[in-house]
Amino acid sequence: MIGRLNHVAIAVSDIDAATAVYRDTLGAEVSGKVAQTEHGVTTVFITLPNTKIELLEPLGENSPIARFLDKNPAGGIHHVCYEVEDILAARDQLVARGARVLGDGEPKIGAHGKPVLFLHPKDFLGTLTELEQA
Ligand SMILES: CC[C@@H](C(=O)O)C(=O)SCCNC(=O)CCNC(=O)[C@H](O)C(C)(C)COP(=O)(O)OP(=O)(O)OC[C@H]1O[C@@H](n2cnc3c(N)ncnc32)[C@H](O)[C@@H]1OP(=O)(O)O
Ligand SMILES: [Co+2]
Repeated sequence: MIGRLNHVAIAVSDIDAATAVYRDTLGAEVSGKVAQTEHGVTTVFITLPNTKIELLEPLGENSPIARFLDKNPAGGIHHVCYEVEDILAARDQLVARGARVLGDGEPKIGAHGKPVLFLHPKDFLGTLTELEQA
């Protein structure tokens, strides 16, 4: 069902400082900052030859990454994102196999303008898993 690794997301408390680490220390190509108001995060994408890194900083009072950063104040890997051909078919198969889809179960438009869904970390080896329609 799953295809390419679209991105690995890292939650950080200071996205400017985190971007500088990737740009200046690691010499990577970094995007500008984008406020993703529907998702309660600000993002920066790092382009690598084979995938992307998504830096996430909390945005607003109800950010879904706030508690994660409370528990991991230095930041840390927050989720992985796999591409799927048909996100509704993937969701329905996963639910039939016992996986929990987060939120209301309906895809939202993600950072790349494509539908995304999140799967509960407890169902995937302690790893929050995002699906993005290819
Ligand atoms: C920019 C758009 C998009 C894209 O296109 O790329 C994005 O990436 S948006 C990214 C931010 N959005 C989301 O993460 C949405 C989905 N996430 C959620 O709904 C919540 O974060 C969550 C997964 C339900 C957790 O919410 P939280 O408030 O932290 O709840 P709990 O503290 O009760 O956590 C329950 C349980 O799960 C463990 N947990 C939480 N987050 C993670 C994580 N990232 N990875 C692994 N495990 C996680 C948490 O520790 C709790 O475990 P126990 O303590 O053992 O109960
Ligand atoms: Co993501």
